[in-house]
Amino acid sequence: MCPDAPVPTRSSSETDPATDDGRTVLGAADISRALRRIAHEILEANKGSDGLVLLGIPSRGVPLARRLAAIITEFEGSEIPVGSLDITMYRDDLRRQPTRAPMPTQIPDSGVDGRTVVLVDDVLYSGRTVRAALDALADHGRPAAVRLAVLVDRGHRELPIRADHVGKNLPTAQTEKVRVRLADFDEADSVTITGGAR
Ligand SMILES: O=P(O)(O)OC[C@H]1O[C@H](OP(=O)(O)OP(=O)(O)O)[C@H](O)[C@@H]1O
Ligand SMILES: O=c1cc[nH]c(=O)[nH]1
Repeated sequence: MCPDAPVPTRSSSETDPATDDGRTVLGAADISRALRRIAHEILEANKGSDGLVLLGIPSRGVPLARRLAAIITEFEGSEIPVGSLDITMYRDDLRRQPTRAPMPTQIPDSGVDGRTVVLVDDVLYSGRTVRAALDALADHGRPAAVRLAVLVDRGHRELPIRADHVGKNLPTAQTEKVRVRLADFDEADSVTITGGAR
């Protein structure tokens, strides 16, 4: 290549040959920015951090909830109760799918009664996971309000459920699959789309 030629750069919306796993739509910096914006939105909607409880839906909703809690603590200086809410036994397809191993549910000592609970998940699609989470949550108390924060809303809802805080609205075909990777589980943070017609 001529030394003066511009160095080719790859935008975060192009195929990532390193993983050869579809189109990368969010990189680590995009995810970080999205989470910081969501943290601001949560604080604005709640008029501060009082009474907030963040519950991540396993698996990747849990590290996302922890990251959001840490960002809110950074902004406000106060610790935010954070935990996890497993939905396995509340799924509406239990009779159709092989049973999955339940994941941990950890409700913070504050409990959820009278609190504003923010459910956190990586992807919102049909809405059935969130429906199950609302049922699971009801077994732990009666929050004053329940909000939903997701990193990606890919559309195709099958239930009347919407997110209050969305990192990225991603129009997708139903044949596509959105995959969220987080350094907590995976090699690095990314969101990719695979499948579907190109
Ligand atoms: O809106 P829905 O149609 O319910 O889809 C969204 C859910 O699907 C994925 O979870 P999955 O069941 O694949 O398990 P995982 O979290 O362990 O990846 C994702 O993490 C959401 O929880
Ligand atoms: O594409 C999808 C659909 C449901 N859940 C995901 O994580 N990705």
